[in-house]
Amino acid sequence: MRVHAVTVEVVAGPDVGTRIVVDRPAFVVGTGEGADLRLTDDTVSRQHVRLLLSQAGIRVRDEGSTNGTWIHGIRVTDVLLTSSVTITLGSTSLALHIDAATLDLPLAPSESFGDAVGGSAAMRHLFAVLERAAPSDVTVLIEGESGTGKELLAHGVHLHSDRAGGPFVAIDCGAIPANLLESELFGHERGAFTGADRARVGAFEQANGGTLFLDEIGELPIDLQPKLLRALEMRQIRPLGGHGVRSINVRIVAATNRNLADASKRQEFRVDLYYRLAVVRVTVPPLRDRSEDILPLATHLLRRLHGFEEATLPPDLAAMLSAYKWPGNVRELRNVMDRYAVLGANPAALFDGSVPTRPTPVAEDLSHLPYHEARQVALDRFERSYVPAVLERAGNIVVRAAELAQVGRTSFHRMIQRIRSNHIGDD
Ligand SMILES: Nc1ncnc2c1ncn2[C@@H]1O[C@H](COP(=O)(O)OP(=O)(O)OP(=O)(O)O)[C@@H](O)[C@H]1O
Repeated sequence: MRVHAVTVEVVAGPDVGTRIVVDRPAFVVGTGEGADLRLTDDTVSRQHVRLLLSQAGIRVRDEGSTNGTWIHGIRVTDVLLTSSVTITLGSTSLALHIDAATLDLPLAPSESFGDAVGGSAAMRHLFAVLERAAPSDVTVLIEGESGTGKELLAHGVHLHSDRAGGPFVAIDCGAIPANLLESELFGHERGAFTGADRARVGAFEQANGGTLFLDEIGELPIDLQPKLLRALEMRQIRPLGGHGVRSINVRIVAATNRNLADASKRQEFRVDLYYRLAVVRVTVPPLRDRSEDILPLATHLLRRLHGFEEATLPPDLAAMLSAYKWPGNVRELRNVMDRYAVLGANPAALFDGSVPTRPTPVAEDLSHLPYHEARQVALDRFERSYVPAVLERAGNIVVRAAELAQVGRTSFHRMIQRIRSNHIGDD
């Protein structure tokens, strides 16, 4: 994908002079270990603001920071910038230079990876990184909120590797009681502990020749961490109650919804194990950061889960899906589509959280506003219901939707961008 190159320059604050090129679709600025631009200003939050590159410009999204993100004295939560501007976070000011030159972000040509689908730039960038990492045996760490598809992506890594013919074994380190986890992972000999009346093969051995997916790795008890590190480094395990070691040939993919780098700084997670796991580290963006994926994913889930090959989304449901914030990410979207397939279209009954705002009718009284403002509000509302409905009618293909609406593709894209930035700031 060709996007305008964006350079961030610290022009005020303790890190003044620092300059960095934004080289990925999603770029975090903050003081936390995981930030792509790490500042030392203690009035800046750990994950303060997210910069999202797109062909339309750069989107600046405050990540719920304590002191806010400001542009020309106005606090902003989510804006799309199309020209260079200075933003202020705490006592730091950052000049965002949108260069005339363009940058080629590596994007996978495909809009899927294994069973995971996603046409947004952020997902295709992620697919490109995983495609490159998959054929080697390197350990991959997948970070991301719950329900973003980490396990599906881990399975995709397995499918894209030479181990695809071998087993894929998943262990949820957060769901197994700490006293049983060691035996789950490494196995035990008969009589290893009270109740161990027969030997048990652990996940490492079950995954031999294949991939072991360690979910919620951040929950791994601290006393088990050196044992895992040893297994990764020596490629050997020692079952509980056993005397000898056993060789293993396993590729590890781990996932976490915590920031492991920060946890290791707080000494809740061993630093050496973190580096051993994060040879390749990727972060899956939450669904709210890739709203262009919502409708294609919803259609995909509906078709795949329920075998409705031709299923399409009714316009009012499509509008609600687009307007919702998806705290539970793709898992929640899947639940909604499950319910829709069973209950039919009563959109208000489908959602887990609060019912998303229906697009307000254009006819609502706006007479308290000056004419130009009222006209803009009415137009925004109209586009919010019109654009998803046309998109839906066009099977979510933008070129076709633009034809139906009888406007240029660029104008239609602009409308989509507009409703997206409006939706996010709308709570
Ligand atoms: N990109 C995607 N394409 C298709 N389905 C997806 C995608 N992402 C997630 N899903 C579906 O959403 C559900 C949740 O995904 P998954 O279990 O992989 O998330 P997770 O990040 O591992 O969650 P947790 O952190 O809670 O373990 C699954 O049903 C999965 O199939």
